Amino acid sequence: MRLLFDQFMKKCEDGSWIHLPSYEDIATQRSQDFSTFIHAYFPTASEQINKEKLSQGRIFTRSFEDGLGFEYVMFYNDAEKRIVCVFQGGPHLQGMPGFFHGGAIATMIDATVGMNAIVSGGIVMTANLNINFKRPIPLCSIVLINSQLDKIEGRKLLVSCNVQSVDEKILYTEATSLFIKLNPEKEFHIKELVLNSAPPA
Ligand SMILES: CCCCCCCCCCCCCCCC(=O)SCCNC(=O)CCNC(=O)[C@H](O)C(C)(C)COP(=O)(O)OP(=O)(O)OC[C@H]1O[C@@H](n2cnc3c(N)ncnc32)[C@H](O)[C@@H]1OP(=O)(O)O
Repeated sequence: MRLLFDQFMKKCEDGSWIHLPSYEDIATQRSQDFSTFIHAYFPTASEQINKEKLSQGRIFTRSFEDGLGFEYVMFYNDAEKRIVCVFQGGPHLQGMPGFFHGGAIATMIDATVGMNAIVSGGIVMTANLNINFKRPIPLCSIVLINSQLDKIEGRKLLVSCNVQSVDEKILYTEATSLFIKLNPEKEFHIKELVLNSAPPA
């Protein structure tokens, strides 16, 4: 994992790739704008949120103890509109004995294609996610999630992805997704997102 991280960090040196900040490092004000906008878009649903519990809210993929759940880092290539996520799931993501749970794989796919859609289109939500599980992924193995923005049609962003072994010899999973932009007039530019974020701890 460390080796792959270093290889991608090297690619970041000429500016072609960007190391995306983790959700926790995204500036608080930015996250606040994001959630204020979402709540305004869904006023009825927003009223039903238990406000006491809201303060305990944590992004799902960052809610496990270190090493047990979702360990990942994402890199974005703006020219190619793609994200590579280096992912090593922990033992608490088990489904069939010795393999990752399909829901855990779907979660990481959604997080990766979702981030690709956010950096390309601003505030979006997943409207559709189609996944073909082609091979089971051994528990605790490291995989690459390769995501690509295919098309923008008005408010719709189409993003596809695959999950491969690090040597790219095994294709584990393929997916296509549709995201709907909630704020067509406002964009979150990736440089703004990164520059306004606190440096990683
Ligand atoms: C900058 C700071 C960042 C800080 C923060 C970072 C956060 C870092 C998070 C990481 C990333 C996580 C990524 C997880 C992302 C989720 O997990 S989101 C959670 C799961 N998704 C949901 O709960 C969404 C539920 N669905 C909905 O709320 C609504 O259906 C939607 C998606 C908002 C769309 O509703 P709407 O805005 O009213 O749009 P609507 O007019 O219905 O549709 C617009 C168009 O899309 C089409 N469409 C809509 N749905 C579909 C569909 N399913 N199939 C085909 N076409 C469709 C419509 O037909 C329409 O087409 P046109 O008529 O315009 O041609």
